[in-house]
Amino acid sequence: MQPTVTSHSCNAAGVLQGELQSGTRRKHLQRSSQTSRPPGHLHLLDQDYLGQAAFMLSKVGTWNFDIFLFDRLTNGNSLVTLVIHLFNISGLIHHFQLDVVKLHRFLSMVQEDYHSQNPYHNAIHAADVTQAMYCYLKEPKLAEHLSPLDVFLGLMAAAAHDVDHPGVNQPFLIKTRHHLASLYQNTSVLESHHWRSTVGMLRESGLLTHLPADVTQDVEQQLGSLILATDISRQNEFLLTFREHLDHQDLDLQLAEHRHFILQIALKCADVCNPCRIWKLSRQWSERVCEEFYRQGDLEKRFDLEISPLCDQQADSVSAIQIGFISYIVEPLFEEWQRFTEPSLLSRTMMDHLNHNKTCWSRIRSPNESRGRTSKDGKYMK
Ligand SMILES: Nc1ncnc2c1ncn2[C@@H]1O[C@@H]2COP(=O)(O)O[C@H]2[C@H]1O
Ligand SMILES: [Zn+2]
Repeated sequence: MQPTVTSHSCNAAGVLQGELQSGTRRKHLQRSSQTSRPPGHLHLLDQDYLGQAAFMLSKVGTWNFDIFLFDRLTNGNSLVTLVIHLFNISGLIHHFQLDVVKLHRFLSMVQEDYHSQNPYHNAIHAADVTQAMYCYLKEPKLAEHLSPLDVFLGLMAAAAHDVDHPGVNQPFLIKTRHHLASLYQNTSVLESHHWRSTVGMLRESGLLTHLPADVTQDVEQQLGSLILATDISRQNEFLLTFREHLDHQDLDLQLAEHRHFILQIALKCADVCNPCRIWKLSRQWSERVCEEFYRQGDLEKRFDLEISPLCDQQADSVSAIQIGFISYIVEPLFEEWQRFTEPSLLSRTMMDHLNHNKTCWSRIRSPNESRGRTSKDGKYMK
């Protein structure tokens, strides 16, 4: 459907270009005046916090890992701390002879370019997705086939997949004529921006300059293909291909092409896995994502634009949005992922949490509440 563009939307575009400016240029200016130590206050208890964070890292492969607690313990540096640790224990620093200072610099740039004022699309979400991705890469069905490059790409893509997200969705950028929408011709606008920003930061950090040019080029392309796969509007395309492979049992993980496809699916699972987390964590993600939707709805109201699906706080309750999201996006994807893992202990655990959380949301939801909005064919419409 073509979004309505009113004269207000042009005003909105002007205001929003400012409010939703790409963080990259703004932050690069800030960055030049900063030392390599992340901002924050020193507390007497810092050592205690870091000790607890280190203890949490010793359990980084467990599914009930509390990323919110980890972020507090690391003073808002969950993404940098987590990814350096994962690179280390996965042997990537050694294998690719990475310069740790450059790695730290690259990850700090990525972390900084997430918008901390977004309730959902912020660096904690990126850290959460990366932790989930790590768990998936360790799945017995997958782990033995993965090369160091696959693991490197999987973790990097997860860490950077939403970088500089403005906290509004693609239809909003299109209808307010945001410059990113015209730059990427209204197609995978956000994902293209996340990818190109990542490539910019990779080059600026010099992290890969010691590797042959063809390797660097391959890394940049594969990162693009992984990050672009997180475009939720391409969900059915990936799900159908995945189902077909599983039905025909023709996935051969010796083939780089098939491994890449599974990395795309794993990243997509990691991106929407929050309803599969324990209730205490899952609920927080649900509230955060809906808060972000409602903020977009409030902006749309302010500028007399049509309120996007799921963004109307008066009509779309958190519980209804969750039940719709679980039913149309998460369950179908994780059912196939469970089939792929044959099923693993982790897959079963995730499905148990998913069922439990769905039941919790159904109980919260009052009988006369409106349903989460879906299109005629049942497609989730965010
Ligand atoms: N718990 C959730 N409830 C509703 N939508 C969600 C939830 N988690 C993730 N999403 C949506 O799934 C999308 C995945 O891609 P995005 O990060 O672009 O934006 C995400 C949200 O729009
Ligand atoms: Zn995401």
